[in-house]
Amino acid sequence: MKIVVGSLNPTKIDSVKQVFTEAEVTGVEVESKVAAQPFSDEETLEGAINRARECASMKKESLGIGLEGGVMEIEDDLYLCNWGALVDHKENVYTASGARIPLPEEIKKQLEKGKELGEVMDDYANKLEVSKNEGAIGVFTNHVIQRQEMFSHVVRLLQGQYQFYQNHYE
Ligand SMILES: O=P(O)(O)OP(=O)(O)OP(=O)(O)OC[C@H]1O[C@@H](n2cnc3c(O)ncnc32)[C@H](O)[C@@H]1O
Ligand SMILES: [Mg+2]
Repeated sequence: MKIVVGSLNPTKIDSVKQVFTEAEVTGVEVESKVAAQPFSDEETLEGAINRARECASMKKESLGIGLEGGVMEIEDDLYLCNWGALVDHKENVYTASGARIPLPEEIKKQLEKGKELGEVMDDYANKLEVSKNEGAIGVFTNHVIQRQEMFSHVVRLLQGQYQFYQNHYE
């Protein structure tokens, strides 16, 4: 099985490799066609689907996977939200979301000024490329859950649904 992942971010590509262990997995840069910093579940999901669709259309018979990170508001709190989409060669679309945690007020304020979370997190943690490593979820869970593990869970939810519908409807 061949899988194209719509990102060059190693946390995303590795999360797919970790789940689809038998597959040939490659990452390509594609457009999410949403804002660099999505601000709702709807926008984040749309970005994931756009990435997956483009990937699926690139190589015949391969699966496309899109993983998109964003934030969304509940009451006055801003939560991390992540969405994944898998598109097969028949253009069936499977979707799943990841675990979410609230972000501290100071992070929320920076995002409301129009900054991207990746950049804000690097400043906050005084590190380079947090988004390609533990992620905001890693920082704010004391590294108990890292970005790759969170994405792996999303990818397992996609894999399981894909298998279920293959077995029952194909
Ligand atoms: O190259 P791509 O695939 O675009 O990977 P990315 O790291 O930019 O990730 P997203 O576009 O999916 O995420 C949108 C923005 O939110 C940031 N982001 C999302 N989740 C994050 C996390 O857990 N930790 C740090 N930054 C995160 C990310 O760096 C972007 O600025
Ligand atoms: Mg991005």
